[in-house]
Amino acid sequence: MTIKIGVPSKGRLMEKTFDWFAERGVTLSRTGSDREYAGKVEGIDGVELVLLSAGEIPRELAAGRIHLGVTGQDLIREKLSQWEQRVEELAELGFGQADLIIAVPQVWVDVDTLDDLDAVAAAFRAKHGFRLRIATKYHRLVREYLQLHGVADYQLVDSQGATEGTIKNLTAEAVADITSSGETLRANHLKILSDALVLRSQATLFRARGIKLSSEERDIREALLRQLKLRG
Ligand SMILES: Nc1ncnc2c1ncn2[C@@H]1O[C@H](COP(=O)(O)OP(=O)(O)OP(=O)(O)O)[C@@H](O)[C@H]1O
Ligand SMILES: O=P(O)(O)OC[C@H]1O[C@H](OP(=O)(O)OP(=O)(O)O)[C@H](O)[C@@H]1O
Repeated sequence: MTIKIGVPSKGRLMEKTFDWFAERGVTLSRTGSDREYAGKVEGIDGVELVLLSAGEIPRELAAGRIHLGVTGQDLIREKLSQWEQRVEELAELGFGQADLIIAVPQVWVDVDTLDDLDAVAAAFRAKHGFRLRIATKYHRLVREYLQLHGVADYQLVDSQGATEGTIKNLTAEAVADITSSGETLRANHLKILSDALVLRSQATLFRARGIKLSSEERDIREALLRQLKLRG
């Protein structure tokens, strides 16, 4: 009987997650070679480490294949419909901060707000015969946000990486992506619309809801959460 915890398998998110757990007496580590995705947990019994892509952790939690998982709030909200029914946020971890924003070219001097974008979008369609394109991998979150703010005359185009480059490449007129330092936006001559902060995100520890656990598994999970100081 084990409790499975899913953690990003590489990069800053993995390292900072390992540090966060280590500060609370639970040692997570990768085992084997640099390229082997195997891990171990020390400092508590019955907990198994599963190394996964950050983007897959929401689905694995929702499917109950992992019981706890660390990933960005943006990925949970984007990938899981009605996410609050499927996972619970246990703790924001204080790293991996990123803002999901909508940005347009700096040379669009008259466009600073979503209302401006809406006006430009209508004119764009009249002129070009197709809708203004917004490149993103956050389809659900961007669609919901624009609907809420009354912007309708656009289309989303999928971009799974290097999204800020799509404008230069003429595959989109605007982007919706995460930004942290703002350097990628600046380097690509883009500006954030003043009222287009879609979501503030950071790395967070989540618990899968609605999974049947044995009493032994429940005890292990509660012991882990006590060790992490998330339970009294
Ligand atoms: N520049 C950044 N600064 C801080 N956090 C970031 C940054 N870029 C991405 N993140 C956050 O890190 C998390 C993982 O992002 P992303 O899916 O891009 O990671 P990845 O390493 O490319 O993962 P994958 O293995 O799924 O490709 C997201 O929650 C995102 O908000
Ligand atoms: O504001 P900044 O500090 O410049 O960070 C923002 C960049 O970081 C992320 O990209 P990532 O490096 O994950 O690569 P990606 O383009 O493949 O998503 C994001 O998609 C932005 O491009």
